[in-house]
Amino acid sequence: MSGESEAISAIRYALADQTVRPDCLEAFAAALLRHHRSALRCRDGVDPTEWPFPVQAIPWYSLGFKNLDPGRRPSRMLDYAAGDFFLQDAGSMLALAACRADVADQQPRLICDLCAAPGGKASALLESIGSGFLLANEPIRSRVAPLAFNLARTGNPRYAISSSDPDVLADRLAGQFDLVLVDAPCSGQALLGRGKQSVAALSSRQIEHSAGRARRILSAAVRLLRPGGQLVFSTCTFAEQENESQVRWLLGQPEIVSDPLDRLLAYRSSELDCAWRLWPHLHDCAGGFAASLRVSGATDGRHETSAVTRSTAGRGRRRDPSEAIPDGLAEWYEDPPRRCCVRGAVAWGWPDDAPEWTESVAVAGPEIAYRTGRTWKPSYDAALRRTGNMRAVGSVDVSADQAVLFLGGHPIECGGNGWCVVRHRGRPLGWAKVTRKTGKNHLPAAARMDGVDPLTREATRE
Ligand SMILES: C[S@@+](CC[C@H](N)C(=O)[O-])C[C@H]1O[C@@H](n2cnc3c(N)ncnc32)[C@H](O)[C@@H]1O
Repeated sequence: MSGESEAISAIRYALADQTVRPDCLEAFAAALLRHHRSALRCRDGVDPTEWPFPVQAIPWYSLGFKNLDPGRRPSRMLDYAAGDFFLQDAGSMLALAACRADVADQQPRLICDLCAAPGGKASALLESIGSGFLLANEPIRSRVAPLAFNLARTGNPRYAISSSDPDVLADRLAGQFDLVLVDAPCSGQALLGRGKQSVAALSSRQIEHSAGRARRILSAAVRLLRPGGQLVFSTCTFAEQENESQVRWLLGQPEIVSDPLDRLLAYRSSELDCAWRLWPHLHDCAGGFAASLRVSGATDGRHETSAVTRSTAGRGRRRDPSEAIPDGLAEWYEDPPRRCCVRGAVAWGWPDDAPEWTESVAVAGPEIAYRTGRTWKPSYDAALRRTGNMRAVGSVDVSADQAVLFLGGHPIECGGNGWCVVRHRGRPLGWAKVTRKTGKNHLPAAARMDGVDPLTREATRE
């Protein structure tokens, strides 16, 4: 308890000269230390009224919902395992709103998420990509695996993962993107309530260090944008120096203009028309900051040729004959990708119209096969395709009880023969290899869930 009051004093001291109003400091500090439960960000087309708990819509993001039943843990639900929704703080959805990731039917966009791991926002961008393409960049290699897992969960192959310093990426892909998201590494003050940050996040040293790093990332982001392209900058911290100051600095550059968005008017940051804030004591979430700017020139996203088409000199690219493409692709997939890339023990497959530079920057992508010894097997990622090409040839739809068993990593009784995607109510869960009515489980360890209750449709992650 005394630790908490010390933390509250530290917060009041550190942020008193920032943008927190003096009469709100007390309430802000207390709310900042509270653990705010994750919200549900649902896949477009999923009906949240079908969930077995009451929900409340999140006002700033149309695909975001709060679970109003504290006794329910959505992360235990079969629907979660089946990819119907993603769990993240509602504060993160501010940046997604600025990116219009909940808007269907937009022009195809070439998007770069420059600081992408673990992929909370990148997966939302990918779910909304339509016929566009996402480059998710994460310079820290050890963070690429969780990013890859979260992007695979979307079932959409229109992405590549790079792991480059933003400056190096900007040298290679200058002027390419319609939208660049910089969800900057920051002092992370909004994470205090989750115990993921200490009060060191409030120190001026930490704030200055983070602000300097973010400024370098933002400079690279500007170079990555095409004329007219949109830069969305977000943080999960409250320090003015890491937020509005950066926006003012960007606006001081001749080619950058502000991009006010009507939909976020209610959250406008005091003196800027293109920056928004959520507060833990006002908006029932951990809080967040987002801003939207544009590189001047051209039109706002309605350029004549779509970004993806502009950069697809590699359309229908013939494979390098030296690449050992796994046998069996045609057996597993209805319309196997023609654009394959084998690196070591994995093969990735992109749509024909992926940008020409895809293979040259990718350290990971939509995996279609992996090798154990000399044998190639179909990848989990590819089992999760919902639409478009590369859907599995074989598939079996199973009951909730069988789905529960399958998610626990167990073999199941089912029809079919050979490699089959196991589905529950049409939603893909993973591969089973079926012989004599028994499906051998090929779910990767990271995707397994234990202790599913088929009546309540709840499960526990291992
Ligand atoms: C706030 S997190 C991003 C969270 C992510 N956008 C999400 O929604 O799941 C910031 C990320 O930036 C990465 N990062 C660290 N230094 C970086 C740099 N110099 N350039 C780009 N990204 C960096 C971190 O490793 C971290 O994964």
